[in-house]
Amino acid sequence: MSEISTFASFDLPEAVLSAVRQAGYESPTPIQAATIPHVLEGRDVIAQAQTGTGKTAAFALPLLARIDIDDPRPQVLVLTPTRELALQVAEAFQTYAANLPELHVLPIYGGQEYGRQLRALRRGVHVVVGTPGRIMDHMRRGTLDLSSLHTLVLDEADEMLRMGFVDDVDWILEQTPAERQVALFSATMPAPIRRIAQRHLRDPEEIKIQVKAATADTVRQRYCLLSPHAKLDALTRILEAEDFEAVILFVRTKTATVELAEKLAARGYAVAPLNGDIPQNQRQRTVEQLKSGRLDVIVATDVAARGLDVQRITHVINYDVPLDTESYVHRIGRTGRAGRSGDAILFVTPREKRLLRAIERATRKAIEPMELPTAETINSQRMAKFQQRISDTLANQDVGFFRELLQQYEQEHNVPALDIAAALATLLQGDEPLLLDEKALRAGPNRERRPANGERMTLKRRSRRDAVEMASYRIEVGRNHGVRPGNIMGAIANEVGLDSRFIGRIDIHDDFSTVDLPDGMPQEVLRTLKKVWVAGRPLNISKA
Ligand SMILES: Nc1ncnc2c1ncn2[C@@H]1O[C@H](COP(=O)(O)OP(=O)(O)OP(=O)(O)O)[C@@H](O)[C@H]1O
Ligand SMILES: [Mg+2]
Repeated sequence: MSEISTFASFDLPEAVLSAVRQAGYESPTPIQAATIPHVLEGRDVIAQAQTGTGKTAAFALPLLARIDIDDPRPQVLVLTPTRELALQVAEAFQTYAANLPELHVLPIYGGQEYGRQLRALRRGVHVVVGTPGRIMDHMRRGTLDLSSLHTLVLDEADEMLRMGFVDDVDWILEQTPAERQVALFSATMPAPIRRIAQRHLRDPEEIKIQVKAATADTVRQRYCLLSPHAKLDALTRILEAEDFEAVILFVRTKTATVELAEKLAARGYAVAPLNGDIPQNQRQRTVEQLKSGRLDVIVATDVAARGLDVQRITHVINYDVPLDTESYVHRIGRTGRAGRSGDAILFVTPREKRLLRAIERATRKAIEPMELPTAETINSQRMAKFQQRISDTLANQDVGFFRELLQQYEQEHNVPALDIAAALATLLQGDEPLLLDEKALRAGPNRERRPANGERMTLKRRSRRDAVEMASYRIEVGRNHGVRPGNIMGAIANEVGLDSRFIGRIDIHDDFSTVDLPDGMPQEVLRTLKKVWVAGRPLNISKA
C-alpha cells in the first residue's frame, strides 16, 4: 500500500484538489490513498474498505481527472443498487467537480421523469450514475450512448453481482467498449461473489484495507436479548434513554416499516418509513428531511442499508435481526462514518441467538450485551428535561402576564407561590404521568398504550403463565341473527387485531350475545369494535 498522505501528491488536476479542500478533507483515507493511483492509471480494481471510509471519493476523484470535457458523451458510468444511492453518488461527483463548470454529471434512476433525463442526455453529460433498470431502458431506447465510455464502476459491487442484479450488470457490460476499465467497490466481498467479480475484470488490482474487524471501529455495538413481544417497549425505552440525534431502525418487511413508524409517530417522534414500495419523490423527501433534521427517526428495510451517508445518524437499531452478516455490516455502517462515533443496537430473540454468534464470527468482533434502561434512568432523564423546559421558558419567553395573574392569585388565596407552581406543573402533565412506574413497564407495552387515531389495537400473545383477566361484554346483532360464534370471534379478532386466544367464551342468545374479552380494554378498542359488522349487521357492544 502506498504511503501517500496528501491529496496534492496525486496526479489530480488543481480544480479537483481545490474542491477536495473546499469539502474540508485534510488527508486521503487509506482506501483513497491505496486506490487513487491505480484508478488514475486506468487499471481494473476491486477495492474493499469499511463503511464510511470514503470509497466514493476513491473512485470519483481519479475518474474526474480522466474526463475529456470536449467529448459530450458519457465516459464514466457508475451503477448503484438503489435510487437514493445513485443520487448521493451523483451529488458527490458534483461536489468534487464544483470547480469544473463544464463537467456534467447526471443521476438516472427509476421513478424520475424521462423528459428531464432525456433533455440532459441530449445536452451532453460526462458522468452518469444510475440504477441498472433505468440505465438499461435508456440503452434500449438508444438515448444513452456508451460508445465513449472508458470506466464502469460498480458501487456496492457485491450487491450488484448478486442474483437480481448480476444479469443486468452483465448485459450492460456487454454493450460497453471492450477496453473499458471496471472498478468494484464495497465494504464487503464474500468469496463466491469475489469469484464472479474476477470474471468481469482484467488483471485487477485488488485492494483491501486490512483491519481487525469487518465493521467500522467507530461504531459501538450492543445487543439486547428479548422476546419478540417486548421489542416495542424496549425500543421506546431505548429511544428515551439514549442520547441520539437521528436514528435509523431496520426491520424485515415493508409492512413493518409502516407499522412501526405509525407506532412511533403516536408516541411523538418525527418519524417516517422508508421502503421500496414508497413513491420515489417521497423516498427522496424522507432522506432529505432526515438530513435537515425535520425527521429524527427512519424505519427502513434493507433498501437503506447500503451506502447512505447521513451525518446526523448517531444510532442504528436492528429491530429485526438482519438475514445475513453483510447486511449487518452495511446497516450499522450508516452511523460512525468519516471518523465520527456511532452506536448500533441489535434486538435478538432467544431463537435468533445463533444469528448473533454468526454475526460476531463473521465480523470478528464481539457485540456487548445491553441492559434495558430502567424506569429510574428514564425518569431522571425526564426530570432533567422538565427542568430544562422551565429554564428555557424563563430565558426565552415573556412570562409577565402570567406572573401578574399568579401574584393576584397568591394574594387572594394566600397560597405560597411554590404550591401554585406545583399545581401548574401537575396541570401541564395532563394524563401522561411524568414519571414511569417500573411495574407498569414490566406489564408489557399494551397496558398503558392507547392506539392512535385509526390504529389497530394489537394484543400480542403472552406466555401461557400470564393469566389474562376477562370481562364479559354484551354484543347485540339483532334478533335471530343466526350468526355462528366463530364468525363473531373471527370478525372481532380481525377488526381489532386481537389474538383470538384473548377472546373468551361467546354465548349466543336470540337478540344478543356475550363475549369475554380482556378486562380493561381501552375505550378506543371498544369504539373500533362497535364498527365491526357481522353478517351485514353492526355489532353493538357494551360491558355486560
Ligand atoms: N479524505 C476524507 N476526509 C474527510 N472526510 C472524507 C474523506 N473522504 C470522504 N469523506 C467523507 O466521509 C463520508 C463517507 O464517505 P463515503 O460515503 O464515500 O463512504 P463509503 O466508504 O462509500 O461508505 P459505504 O461503505 O457505507 O458506502 C462522506 O461524508 C465523505 O464526505
Ligand atoms: Mg459508498
